[in-house]
Amino acid sequence: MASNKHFSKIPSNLSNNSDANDPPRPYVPNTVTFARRTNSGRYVNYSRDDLDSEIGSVDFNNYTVHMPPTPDNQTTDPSISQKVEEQYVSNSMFTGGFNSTTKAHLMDKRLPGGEGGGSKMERRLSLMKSNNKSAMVRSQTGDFDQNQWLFETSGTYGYGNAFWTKDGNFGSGKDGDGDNMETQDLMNKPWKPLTRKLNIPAAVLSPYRLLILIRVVVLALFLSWRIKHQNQDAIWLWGMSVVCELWFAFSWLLDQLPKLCPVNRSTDLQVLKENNPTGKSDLPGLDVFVSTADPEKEPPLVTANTILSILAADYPCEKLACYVSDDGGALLTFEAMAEAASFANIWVPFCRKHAIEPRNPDSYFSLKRDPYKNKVKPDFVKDRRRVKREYDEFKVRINSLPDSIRRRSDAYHAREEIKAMKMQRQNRDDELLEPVKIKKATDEPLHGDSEGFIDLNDVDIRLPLLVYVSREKRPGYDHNKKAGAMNALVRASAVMSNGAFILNLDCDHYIYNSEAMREGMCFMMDRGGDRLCYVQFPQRFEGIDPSDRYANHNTVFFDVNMRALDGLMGPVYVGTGCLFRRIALYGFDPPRSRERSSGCCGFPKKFGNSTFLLDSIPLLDASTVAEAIAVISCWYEDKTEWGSRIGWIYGSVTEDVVTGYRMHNRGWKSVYCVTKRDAFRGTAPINLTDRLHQVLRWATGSVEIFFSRNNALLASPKMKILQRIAYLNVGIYPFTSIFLIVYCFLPALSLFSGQFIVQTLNVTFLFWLIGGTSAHLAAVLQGLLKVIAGVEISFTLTTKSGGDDVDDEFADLYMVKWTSLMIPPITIMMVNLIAIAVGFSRTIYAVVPQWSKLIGGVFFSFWVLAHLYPFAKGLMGRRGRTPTIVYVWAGLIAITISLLWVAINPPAGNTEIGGSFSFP
Ligand SMILES: O=c1ccn([C@@H]2O[C@H](COP(=O)(O)OP(=O)(O)O[C@H]3O[C@H](CO)[C@@H](O)[C@H](O)[C@H]3O)[C@@H](O)[C@H]2O)c(=O)[nH]1
Ligand SMILES: [Mn+2]
Repeated sequence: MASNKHFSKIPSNLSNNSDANDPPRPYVPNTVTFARRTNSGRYVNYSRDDLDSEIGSVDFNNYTVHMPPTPDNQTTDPSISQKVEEQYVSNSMFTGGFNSTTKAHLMDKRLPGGEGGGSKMERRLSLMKSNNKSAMVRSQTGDFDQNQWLFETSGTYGYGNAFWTKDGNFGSGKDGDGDNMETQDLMNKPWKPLTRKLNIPAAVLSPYRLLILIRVVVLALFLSWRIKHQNQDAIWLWGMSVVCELWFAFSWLLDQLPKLCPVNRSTDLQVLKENNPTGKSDLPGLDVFVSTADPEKEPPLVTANTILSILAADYPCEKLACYVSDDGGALLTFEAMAEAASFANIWVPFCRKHAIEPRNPDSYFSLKRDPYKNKVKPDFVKDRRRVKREYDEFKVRINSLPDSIRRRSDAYHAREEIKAMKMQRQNRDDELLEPVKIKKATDEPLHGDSEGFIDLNDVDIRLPLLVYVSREKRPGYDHNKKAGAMNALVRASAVMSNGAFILNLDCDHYIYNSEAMREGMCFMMDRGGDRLCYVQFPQRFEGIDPSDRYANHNTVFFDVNMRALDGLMGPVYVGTGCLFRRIALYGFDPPRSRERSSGCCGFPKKFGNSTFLLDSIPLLDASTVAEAIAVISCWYEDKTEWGSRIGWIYGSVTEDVVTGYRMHNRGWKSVYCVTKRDAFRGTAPINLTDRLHQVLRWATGSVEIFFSRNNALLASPKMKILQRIAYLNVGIYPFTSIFLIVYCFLPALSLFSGQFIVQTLNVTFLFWLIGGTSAHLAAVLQGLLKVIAGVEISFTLTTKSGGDDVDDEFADLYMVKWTSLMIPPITIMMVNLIAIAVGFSRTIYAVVPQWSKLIGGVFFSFWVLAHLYPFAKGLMGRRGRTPTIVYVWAGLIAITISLLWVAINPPAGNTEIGGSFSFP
């Protein structure tokens, strides 16, 4: 059942099966409030105060769990009603100002007009008042002012698209009340670009292109030679090999062509700061999405560290929201997130106070370099020591979660059975829900005090919003893997914080450079940046073996291919470390695009029926948690365009490539942002099996794309030709495997059949080879000798044919007279033969050390002799004396050298099995 799916990684005794009509009750420490929203919209609270005895030491902050009724209200089905549809966690600290004993309620904070409504809400409401409704009307005709999307507040956001109105002039954006002064100031300043495109210098690029050209020409010549010179004796062998070679050439071309115009880019964070004179909330809203799916394969400690790095990032905290998607629906992950939220209270101010990098505690505390470098505040040592200890305790708490969850569950079970008897008429109601006085979150920094844990007098202690989301999954509904999870987050975040931008990270990819988000924003906010659908950052990895045996770094891809695509329409989306523009995910066309899509009608049909969600699209309406819950239910997407046109696109296990492709196909551009200090870092599979499975999944995804409507051959005219080729290559590369397999078997096939892929080697070619390695080489040497040492070059008189042999006028043809010019070609031949023989004997020795003594010796003597025979024959002349003596000698020399070679270099690892090596 679905419930098993949700709790698949949690011991089964965790789900309370004793009371079928009660909603599920996850077990969390005492200060946590559980609530269920009834059908009438009321909240029923479950206080777990009585469960705290054994975990009294755990200092949880308040958070609230909302468990909605099952979406289709099938509450009579016990198996479904036991399921936790989704859980929301909002740590009260995130909006700042709650004290730790307050029982706060997420709904209370977020409902319009609710006591202590968050600052964001108020802003949005005031915005709604000051904005005319026409914006919304415009949006529903599919043609709205995209600039409105960017900003929730009336603040100023610098130059670039933030200020470009439709006429291309500076404007104060929307409701320019009160901020016109700053806008005016900015307008008077000269325009400074936020980003720069650095073209690769011609000195590098021209030879690079020339090389490609040369290779194309050589390739064409080679292929035409191969096609013209068929092996009539074995057409099948020739045919197979030529087809393979043609495919290799084709796939090489697909790979090369998009690389013709690589670019580099840089950003100017200083300009971004200058453009934000108030220096606080002047960046657009940003929602960070983190996906996790399985607490066993993706340890909650890793995810928790990622979350901490996000919460501590250098971005205005009232503009930042972090959404965790838990596709495993695991209580373990859920509680680990709650622990992380709690630890963030210490960690985030510490990072801000001392400018810590990286802001992932695990990475920070295991840094090899000197932690005191550039640290000037006198209390750094003390603070660091304290935070380190706190972190260690945090880690232990996370590690003990599986156990403590189990214990709490058992205790709960016992208690619940007793209670069930006497509490039939129980009606725990709204008493616990009375709104509490909460200090309002503000736009102003909230400074800490010096009394607490560390001195936070000058440090902003507010934290960004953190939301835990576990979407509903149910048999019969395709959950569409990561893409489905991301789309649930797109909707949930739309009704909660509705950031104009979305940063997507896998749970193991943390923020390594706390300014990374700002770097990305530079591109989005620069002039013309409104045509960017996303900014992709390179994936960088930690913990890979130094030799990178399985190419986990994907260096060529991330440092060559992606930079090259950046010179076309932009890099592909690679699934993590990508900053999206929300409206691009909504399937809109880029601004100023000529053909508008006919997307004017049927908004609800595309986006689903949530009016809150629809209203959030023009960014002008309020949001509620209840709505967020509705939009992540499994049926929400039925008969909508989620996954087909909107959001992450379904239908491929590499949802990333398809999602990016669709945007490029609409004419959006993307940008590759390589920061000096890595923006994000993640982990990669280092064992061969996991790596192969990963490569397999990517290749499968490509094949899925190839056989779908997302095949680049069917791309729209808006896609540039080279970009199209790049996407075609992404879809086609796995097919090379077929040709590779065939080609790898060709040597064996030719040995079995005694045929070769070509009939003969051209005589001209052979003479060219002999001449090239003998006479020409000697000529170079002689010439050099003359120039350097003044050695005169002698004139060797060419022998004139006497033609005295009446029987055979070509008798001379076969006559080989010894000359030192033959030394190089003969050496080449000998060395190659010996190398083959040695290699062969070493292989045999490695496999069957005992037998090889005999077999190896005999076999390779013959091997060498067989190859020497034609040579010896040629050397002695066709009608010369018997060459026996020559090849006996040559054979003996070869064997002696081989023996010496093997004796000096016994094959590794076999010395014990084979003993000392000696031929019979
Ligand atoms: O049903 C699912 C399956 C996966 N995920 C998440 O998707 C991410 C990527 O999965 P992972 O197993 O780590 O795949 P990788 O091969 O390491 O990831 C790369 O390739 C994937 C496409 O195959 C992209 O989705 C990733 O973003 C990209 O980093 C992880 O955060 C998972 O938690 C879900 O949320 N739900
Ligand atoms: Mn991964």
